[in-house]
Amino acid sequence: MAASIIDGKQIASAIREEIRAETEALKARGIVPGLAVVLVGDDPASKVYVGNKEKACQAMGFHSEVHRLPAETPQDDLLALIERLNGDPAIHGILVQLPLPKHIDEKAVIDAIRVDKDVDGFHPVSTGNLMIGDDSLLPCTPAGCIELLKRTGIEIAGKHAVVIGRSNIVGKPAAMLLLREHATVTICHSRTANLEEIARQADILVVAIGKPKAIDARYVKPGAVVLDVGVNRLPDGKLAGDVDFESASEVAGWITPVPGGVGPMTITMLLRNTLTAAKRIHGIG
Ligand SMILES: Nc1nc2c(c(=O)[nH]1)N[C@@H](CN(C=O)c1ccc(C(=O)N[C@@H](CCC(=O)O)C(=O)O)cc1)CN2
Repeated sequence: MAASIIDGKQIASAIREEIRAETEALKARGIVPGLAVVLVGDDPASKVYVGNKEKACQAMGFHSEVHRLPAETPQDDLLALIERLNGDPAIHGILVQLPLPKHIDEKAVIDAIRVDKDVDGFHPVSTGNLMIGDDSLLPCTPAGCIELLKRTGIEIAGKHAVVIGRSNIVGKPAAMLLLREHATVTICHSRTANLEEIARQADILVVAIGKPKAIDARYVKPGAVVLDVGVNRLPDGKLAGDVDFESASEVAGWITPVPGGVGPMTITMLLRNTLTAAKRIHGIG
């Protein structure tokens, strides 16, 4: 194996210590950061992620609420809950776990969240702010990717970053954040012609396509940095990324594993966004 591992667990844990120190300082001023997570339905992976978010908040000393609603919850009931949380002074961050059941319009739900409590960074105003470089709460997984690069000492400015995947929650915001860090950015997707050839030009390759082990050594330039955002459950119960780790790590210079790479950063960035939201709502920082 040629590549060095980017250890997301270790980096996430260092950031959590920074968040802990800031949280203690905030609590000394009588402000307890509060996060409300809303889960609709029984998706097994979502249940695990929401449980992990709850545990992370509790471990950080945040106020934590999880609203678990049945799969058949009418959209209006969900919107009414969000409206209540928007006005709740103990809540600084609101997150609706995705995916939602099919009868619920995801956009209507995200639009209903108060922008200054939008700790997922998915609201159209947050997205617009990201585009124009204004200070908004950043989507957690893409923000985690940038932290991994910076804290590993990887230069972003002037590099060619190729993002494979154009989802609103990972691919597009990851591309915007890399651009903000002065990378030259190419976004690829399912209809990109010559994907292999374009990916092989990347100094930084971010893969977020939701297809297990789809990207192997043929797509990686020797020495490139590979960030694997995929978390796919295989039929044998094991987790795999979107990158074929065995193959790609023979060629890459740096690579994130799955599990233990980008994944642990997602909840850490959520904690950081909740802390930031609490400070801003109280006019601090
Ligand atoms: N409202 C949101 N919904 C979803 C988001 C999101 O950011 N906001 N992202 C994903 C799921 N997700 C958080 O919700 C998430 C995914 C993966 C991990 C993680 O820690 N992965 C670990 C492996 C965990 C395991 O064993 O299953 C890793 O990669 O090391 C955390 C959070 C979709 N929905």
